[in-house]
Amino acid sequence: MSQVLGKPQPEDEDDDEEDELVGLADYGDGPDSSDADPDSGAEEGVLDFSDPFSTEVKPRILLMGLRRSGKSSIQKVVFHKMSPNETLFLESTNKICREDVSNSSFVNFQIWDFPGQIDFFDPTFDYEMIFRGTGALIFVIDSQDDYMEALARLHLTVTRAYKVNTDINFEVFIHKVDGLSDDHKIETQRDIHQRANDDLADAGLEKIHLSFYLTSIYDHSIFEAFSKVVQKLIPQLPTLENLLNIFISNSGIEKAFLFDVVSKIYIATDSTPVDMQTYELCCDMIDVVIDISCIYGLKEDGAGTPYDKESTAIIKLNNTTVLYLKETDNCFYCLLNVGDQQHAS
Ligand SMILES: Nc1nc2c(ncn2[C@@H]2O[C@H](COP(=O)(O)OP(=O)(O)OP(=O)(O)O)[C@@H](O)[C@H]2O)c(=O)[nH]1
Repeated sequence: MSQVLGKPQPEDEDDDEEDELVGLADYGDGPDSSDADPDSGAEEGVLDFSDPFSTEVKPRILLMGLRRSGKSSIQKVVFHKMSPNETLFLESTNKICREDVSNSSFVNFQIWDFPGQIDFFDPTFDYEMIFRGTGALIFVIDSQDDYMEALARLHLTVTRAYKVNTDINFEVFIHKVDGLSDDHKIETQRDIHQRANDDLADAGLEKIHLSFYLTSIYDHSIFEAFSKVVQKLIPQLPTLENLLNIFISNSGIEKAFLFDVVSKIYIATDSTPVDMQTYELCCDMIDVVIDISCIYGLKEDGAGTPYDKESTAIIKLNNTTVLYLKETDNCFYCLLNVGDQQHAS
């Protein structure tokens, strides 16, 4: 929907941010990797691995996996509103790219996108420093490909990371499942789950917990999975859930989400189960509201922000569902799905 109605403000900001993507160690052997322009300013972004103070203290989310597994596409679709089809034209990443995601006090972390062919034995790759500050390691496996090599790489990565930092959340995205039938999806997940855990058990590391998600950039599954990864890094999550529980039990509202509207990640929801359709409806509503706000919410000279703390939207569907969107704190919106129209009045 965002493509139809025009680009929302956050995307413009993201374009700027993209320039800030930082190249770290260079693992590329193609032309891009070696022809760094000294005047390009890229040097500014190069982190010195030997300097432990050169990174900010923000939870770090690493995107790892074999080449072409879909790491950059996930980052672009979730955080840059890139349409899934555009990812077909993404070039292979040959440097570690770091991006700050600071949409609010809750959504405040760094994403590091790694090249597929990363070599743990390369002396320029200071994996100890990288894993030490890591909150979550997302390992992306292309489910449409033969995944044996990916499983071996997953095992190597997880065991290395765990040695350095036992607190990392290990998240495995079984990705590109849009190409699989429902039965095949379940079978693939079971097989990957079994093999990955068997490998860990054989190494005497059964205490390492891996979480598995079926994902695709062509539907909302990638946003849902990323939401769960981010939620685990938010220490206030139980309090937020509790507040939302109190809220729904006192308002007649069916389901409440606390969203980061920029990425459509939900930071928290009440403890009733999340129904994918409701989540998708809420995401679609965010797209509609932001797009319309970008068209009508700015002053005539284009000044101001399209949505602010005054922003509110109510959408009534013809099946008696009412969706209510309200900003609660800067970038945060509380999105509520009311089951009965009478409650909305
Ligand atoms: N069908 C399908 N294709 C996808 C999905 N995600 C990514 N792709 C495609 O997979 C290809 C590789 O995606 P990239 O994001 O460049 O992969 P990468 O892991 O960053 O690759 P490297 O930079 O080489 O490590 C692209 O053609 C994407 O369009 C998905 O969910 N479904």
